[in-house]
Formats: sequence, C-alpha cells, structure tokens
Amino acid sequence: MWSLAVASPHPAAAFAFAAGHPLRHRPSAASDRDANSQRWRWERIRACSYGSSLRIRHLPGRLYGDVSKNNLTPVTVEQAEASAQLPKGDMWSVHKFGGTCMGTSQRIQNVADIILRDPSERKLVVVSAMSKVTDMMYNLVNKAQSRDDSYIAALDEVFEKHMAAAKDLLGGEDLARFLSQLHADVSNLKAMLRAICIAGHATESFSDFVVGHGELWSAQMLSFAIKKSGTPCSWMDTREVLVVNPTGSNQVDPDYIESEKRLEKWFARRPADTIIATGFIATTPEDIPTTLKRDGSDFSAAIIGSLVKAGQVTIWTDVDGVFSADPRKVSEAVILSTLSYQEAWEMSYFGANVLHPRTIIPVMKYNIPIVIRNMFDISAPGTMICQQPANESDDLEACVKAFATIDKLALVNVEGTGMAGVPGTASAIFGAVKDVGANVIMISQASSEHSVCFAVPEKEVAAVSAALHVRFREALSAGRLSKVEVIHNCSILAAVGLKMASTPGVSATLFDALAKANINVRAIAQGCSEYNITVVLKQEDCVRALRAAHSRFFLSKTTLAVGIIGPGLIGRTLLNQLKDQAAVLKENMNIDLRVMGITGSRNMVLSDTGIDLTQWKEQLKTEAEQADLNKFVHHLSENQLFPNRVLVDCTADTSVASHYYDWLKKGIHVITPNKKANSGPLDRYLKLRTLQRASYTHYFYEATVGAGLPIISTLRGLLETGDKILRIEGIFSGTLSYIFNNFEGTRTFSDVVSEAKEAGYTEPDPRDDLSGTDVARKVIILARESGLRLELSDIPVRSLVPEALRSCSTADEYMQKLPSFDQDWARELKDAEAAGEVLRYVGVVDVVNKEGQVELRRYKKDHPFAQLSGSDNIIAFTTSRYKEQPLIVRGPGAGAEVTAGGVFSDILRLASYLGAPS
Ligand SMILES: NC(=O)c1ccc[n+]([C@@H]2O[C@H](COP(=O)([O-])OP(=O)(O)OC[C@H]3O[C@@H](n4cnc5c(N)ncnc54)[C@H](O)[C@@H]3O)[C@@H](O)[C@H]2O)c1
Ligand SMILES: N[C@@H](CCO)C(=O)O
Ligand code: NA
Repeated sequence: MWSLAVASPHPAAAFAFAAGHPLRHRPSAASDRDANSQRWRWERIRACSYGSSLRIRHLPGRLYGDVSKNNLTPVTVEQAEASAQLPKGDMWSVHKFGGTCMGTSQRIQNVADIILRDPSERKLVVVSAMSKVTDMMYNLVNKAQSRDDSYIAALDEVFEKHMAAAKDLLGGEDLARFLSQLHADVSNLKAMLRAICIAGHATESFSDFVVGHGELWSAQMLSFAIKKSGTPCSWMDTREVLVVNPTGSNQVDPDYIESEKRLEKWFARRPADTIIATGFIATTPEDIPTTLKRDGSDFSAAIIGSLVKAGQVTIWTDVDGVFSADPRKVSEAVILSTLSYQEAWEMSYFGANVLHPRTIIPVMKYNIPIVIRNMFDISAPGTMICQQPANESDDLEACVKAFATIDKLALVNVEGTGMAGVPGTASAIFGAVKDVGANVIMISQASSEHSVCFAVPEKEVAAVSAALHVRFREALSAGRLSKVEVIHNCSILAAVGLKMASTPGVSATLFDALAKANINVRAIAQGCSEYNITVVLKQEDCVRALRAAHSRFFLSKTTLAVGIIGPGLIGRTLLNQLKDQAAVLKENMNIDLRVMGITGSRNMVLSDTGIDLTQWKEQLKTEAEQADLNKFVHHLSENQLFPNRVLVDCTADTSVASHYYDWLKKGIHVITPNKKANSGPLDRYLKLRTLQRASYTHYFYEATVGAGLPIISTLRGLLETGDKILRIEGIFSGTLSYIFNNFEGTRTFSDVVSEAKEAGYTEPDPRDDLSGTDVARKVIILARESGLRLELSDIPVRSLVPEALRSCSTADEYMQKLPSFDQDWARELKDAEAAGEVLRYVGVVDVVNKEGQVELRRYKKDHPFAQLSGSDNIIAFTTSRYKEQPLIVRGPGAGAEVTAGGVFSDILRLASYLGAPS
C-alpha cells in the first residue's frame, strides 16, 4: 500500500523487500532512472538486520534490501519494482516540506522536482513559509503593537524576499499574477499593521492572520513552479478547509467532520490531482483565521493525510531520518528504518526532534505511514513511522529502539513519614504544581510512600518549590513532611522501544552500562506499558550516560579513552603495541581505544579525539605543553564523548601512585605495572582495594609481578575457587635472574649488570633491583593478595648493593663504582661452584607462618630454579590442591615487550568487562 526508496547510486543488483513486507520501500523517480543502467555496482553497504528492522549505518548511496532475517537476496531493480506495491492509483500521496526546504527559489524548484518525480496519481503537498518568514511576520506584529514604525521597513523586506524568489523561479504571466497578488496582500497587511499600531494591540486572530501569509505565498509560488512544467496544479488555502477548536495551553483540536465536509466542497469546486496546500494555518468554526501552533505544518500534513486517507505522508526535512540517538552526541547513532507510532511519540516526548506527538495521532487512526526523509539527500532511505512492524527480532538489542535526553531539569522531592497511607497527598502535591502552571515531566514514588519525586523544567522549579512550601506549610511545621527539596541540574535519559515490554533484562542492561560508566542514577520511572525507561541523572553526566547506554544496546564499539602516564621504556613500547593492534581491535573485537593524552614528567600532549600514535613522539617534542597531572586527569575525565576512561601509569613514581584512590573514586579505571601503590603503606593499599571492590571501577596490575606472566591472575584464580595458598616461592626479578643466569665466571659481575640495564630489565634505578627492594615489593604484593597484612619493612631482605655504594646519589654513579666490587662477587660465585651449586635470588611468601623473605640462596644444579635462562622468572605456588607438586609459572619476567604486553592485556580485560566481546 505504501513504499519508499532505498537504493544505491551504482547498484548492479538490488534487493527487494518481500511482498507485503512492512519495510517495503518504493524506488523514487531518481532511482528509477538509475535502475535502467546495468553499469552500477554495489558500494560498501553496512546494513545490519535486527529481524525485519533494518538499521543502516553510513550508507554511501541507496539500496534495495530484503531485510528479513539477515537474508539479502539479490534481484534486479526491475524485479524489485515489479514486486513493490505502489500506492493504489486513487490514493493520495501527501508530502510536507518545511521552511528550510522552501528556503530559496532554488530549493522551491527542487521541491517541485521531487513532487513531479512522485509517480502517484494524486499528490497533496503541504508547505511551510520560506525559512525565517514566520519569524519575520511575528516581528511585524510585535513592532506594530509596540508602535514601532520600523514595521513598515520590515514589511518591505518581506515583500522584497518573496519578489526576489518569485522572479528567480517564475516568468511571464505566472510571475505577473503572483506579484500582483503579493502586492495586494502586502498593501492589505500594511493597512492592518497600521491599525494594530494605532490600537497598540493585536488580538490573537489578527496576529494569526498576518503571520499566515508566509504559507499563502510559498504555496502559490510552488504551485506556479509545478504548473510551469505542464502539470496541472491547484493551490489550497487551508483556512477554507481545516477547522479547528482552540483547547487552551496553546493547542487546537481539529474538527474532522466539519473539515471533511469543507474539503469535499473544495474538491467539487477545484478538482485537481496535484494540490499545494498551506501548512500551519486553519480556521475556527466561526471562520476566523487561526494557526495550528508549534510544528503546525507537520500537523496540517497529518490531518490532511487522514482526511484524504492518504497512502503515505512524507515529511521532508534536512536530516536523513530518525536516529537511534542525537547524532551530535553519539557519533555511532544509526538511522532507524522503522519506528512504531508509539515509539515515535515516546521519542518526541523525550526531547528527540522526531515529530510532535499530536502529529502522529490523526494518521495512526488509519494506519497511514509517515516517512521522514532528507530533501537534501534523497538517496537516504529515511525513517518510516508505522504500526509495529511484524516479526521483529526478539534480541535484547532490538528491544531498545532509541535513546532520548532532556536537559535543564530539576527534581523535586517531597518527603515525610506523614505521607504513607494518606490519600490525597499526591493530589495536593500535583494540585499545587498545576496552580503554578508547571509541566511535570516524570514522577516516581516508591511503594513505601515515604517520598514522591518528580522532574520539572529548571525554569519552573522555583515557582513549584514555593507553591509546595505554601501548600504544605503546616505539614512541614508539624513534621508530617520532613522536606520539600529541589535538586538542580538534572537531565533525563530515556530508553524507548515497544519491544521492551515483557522482555526481561532490558533495564538490567541499561543500568549495568550506566554503572560501569560510573554514572549515578538519581531517580527512575518506568510505566507499566514498558515502552520507556526513564532515568534521571546529573546533567553533566548525561552525554556520557547516553553514549554508554547506546554503545551497549547498539553493539557499537566499546570505546576506551586512555591516558598514558610515563612514556619511558614500558610506556612507549605500549604505545607502539597499541598503534600496531588498533585496527585489529576495532575490526575483530569492536574495541576502539583512543589515547587522549600522554604525559611525561616534563611535557604532555592532550587530544580531544585521540592522538595519532604514529606521531606522538614528535607531538611530545613540538606541540607539548608543560606537564600537569591534574590538568591531564581532568582532560580525560571531562571528555563527554567517551564514557569509559582509563589511566595507565607506566612510571615507577610513588606520587603518581598516590592518586589512584581519587581516580578510581572519579570512575576512572587504573592499570599499571608500577608496584608502588600495592607495596606502599598497608592502610593505603587496603583502602584502595576496598574502594575498588565496592565500585564498578577497575584496578588492574598484572604486570607488577612477573611482567606479562600470569601471576596475579593465577593467584586470584586459585583463591577465588577456594584453594588455600600455603607458600609462594620464586625468582621474581628479571634483572637478578638475568644476572645470575649469565654470571658464570666469563664476564665480570658489573658487566652483566650493565647488560641487564641495557636490555631494559632493570628498574629506572637499577639499585632497586640489586638492593632486593623490587623483589620485596613483589613479595608484598603477592602476600597481600593472599590475605597477609604485611608492610614492606616486615620483609627481611639481603641487599646486593655493597654498603659503600648505598650512599651514591645517582644510578650512574652507582654503575660507575660497581666494578670495584667485582672481585667479591667472583669469590662468592667460585664458592658456590665448588659445592656444585648456583646462586639464585629468591622471594618467598610463607602464608602459613604469615611472613615473607628475600634472600640470595644456593641451589643444586639440578634444581628447577637452576635451569633458567635470560630474564626468566619462575614462581611456584604450593596450595592445598597443589601440595605434592607446586603449580609453576615460568618465563621471561622483565623486558619492554613482555611487560607492555601484560599492561595491554589488562586494558583488553577492562574492555571486555565493559562489554566488548572477549
Ligand atoms: N622494565 C621492565 O621490565 C618492567 C617490568 C615490570 C614492571 N615495570 C614497571 O614499569 C614501570 C616503568 O618502567 P620503565 O622501565 O618503562 O621505566 P622508565 O624510566 O623507562 O619510564 C618511566 C617514565 O615515567 C616518567 N615519569 C616519572 N615520573 C613521572 C611523573 N610523575 N609523571 C609523569 N611521568 C613520569 C619518566 O620520565 C619516564 O619517562 C615501572 O614502574 C617498573 O617497575 C617494568
Ligand atoms: N626490574 C624488574 C622489572 C619487572 O618488574 C625486574 O627486573 O624484574
Ligand atoms: Na604478571
């Protein structure tokens, strides 16, 4: 019965909607032309099917598609057209063009072309005034009312604008006729405005009469433009047919019966197959000019559509259709190919610029589809608003059609024990709200009846609060009510979808997404129709909330905004790995990692959308600003575009580590190879872990022990499954492992230390390794992870830094002086070898005795600890389950690539916790 075009500019083949399919789209005249050529080929089309509901992302052109169950069956364009049910010959095709579409003479000509291409036999086109004209007309009235003579010049401007457009568009007799009408109208208006000026007042009907001229002129111009091509065309002054009754609060009710009678009379007098009708204007039953108020032209089109029982009403505008969320806030928002009537009006109630809900009512009665299309991109398929499309998918994702937000709200909370079980409290509250004329946007009351909260526009809240204080003065002073409280700066996020009804898990998914983005929910409402879940949150969180929810339901990419602190050896290796892997993550895992900032100790670079990882080194040299950690963190956390933020600390700095608590509190995830936080003061560590366990914010530190080796995760796995850790023993230092694996008498001890430093195994200051501090920190980390409450100072450590070198002020000085101790080391090695033993530096977590040790020990040459090479770590877990034979993890435990890899895998773990496929 109705149809809509969706075609690619170059299709070699096209896909037809199944006959009778609710999404059948009819090719437009442009695609008819295209369809005759076989040269066309498909371009990249990314369409994902949610059952029968086609969501088209970034269509380069148009397509014909059978969207039933992912099954796109190629057919030729001719077949597609043959099987498409075009509107029946006698059915009206109604179009509406808004002010922007009618903005210039060229655009009016384009509108004419679109109309002429519509193959329907009968076409009724509703138009708005040229853009800005309605405002200009209201301005005339305002000026005249306030006795400002400049209304005369302003009227001249209106005249000039229309004359210029008409001269561009028309010629000959048509132009002369239009201009003489324009002249006559303008001189009438001049007289009327003069009268208003003298009276200093305009009644509503005077004002409506003046303002409505914009539509009269645009309709006439368009009708002449169509006639120019030889197509018979009439124009309709809708004040002759559309009868409406004012209902107060700036609304009107159409009188369908009377309007239908008048329409029949109009047709009897002026039969025509193409009619251009004025939008916005109408008449009262007493024949006084009036208007349909806000969005009036859409309403005109819907009323007329229902009067003529149109096959379809097409609303032409300047956007591609209805998006799943405001595309200015959610760049991955998709155009919805269909929306049910209910969904469309839920969306409009919730701030989405779809269609005014009243526009939907007239056409809904007759199941007339409304199609929203972009006049500036007629290849875009648009959105069809119709009855609930049949056999939609039951996927959770398909249940939520779209998200809408409303800003600038305040919550009012009326609370007190005296409300419970007292009939009439709600009536008293909302009676007071009504008395000040405020509009209530959502209401929520929990079943304890202890409080009622509701949202009103911020600009109305002062009056509401004052009225409630007056109304409940007594109850407040008697203590029956404890407070009437206002919470400012709120926004609403609403998830809309007909299929949310009776589908479990939708709200859980929504709230999970919000929780993971660390967004606090102030109030919730869901009516039992279940079409809509409304969440009230802080206005500043709203865009992030919208993005977090949208990405969860629409399976768009899990986007992680990353801040890298410390682009030293590990930091820069990680940046390299991120660069190399970014495309694969995007393509295969739907993860979009954006490095929003990199800070060293002196300089930092920040970006709003993500740093180009092939350029960051140059940028840090040339475009950097002075490092400022607060500013850096603020930049990351204030970015509204990315709901999920993570700071990756690749320093060895204690002061950086001291911020983790605050960052986690702000909802910023933290990932680090830096051991300082977990091996620092016990109370701080415990505070950090407690916070992290109680929040949805993650703190991962796998690379602090054994670099990329799965040490922490293995230990966690044992503990979480109920195993009991008895002892963890191992070689935890890559540096010391390397040194003792390679110090075999052929090279001096100091040479081997230099090699380890060169290879990137050592801490920024190698004394941290040789003093045993680094190993002690790892022992502490594992001990605390196993439940022991130890401080670093509780661990006895055998330091390998000679007494005389402990006072060296720099690492370089230490390295320079180290060779003077080579003799001592040679002796120690010789002694061990004489006994058939090797030297190994080990750490022990003795969980049974609640203690830790760090020592240089000798092992027989056949001991597993003697078999290592390179920077290998080996860690043996002795547990209740692994008692006879310990569970052993072994492999390189230091070095840039493996450490950065460990950090990277923590980042991916975070992404998967946040919803990315894993
Ligand atoms: N090298 C390894 O094999 C290895 C293995 C596991 C863990 N780690 C850990 O990784 C971390 C980094 O080690 P690395 O070898 O890359 O050291 P590095 O010295 O090469 O890098 C550290 C970087 O952090 C910067 N920095 C220091 N303080 C800073 C501050 N306050 N703000 C911003 N930047 C600051 C430094 O300028 C330097 O660029 C350390 O915590 C280390 O313990 C290293
Ligand atoms: N310096 C450390 C790096 C790994 O934490 C080591 O040598 O083991
Ligand atoms: Na590890």
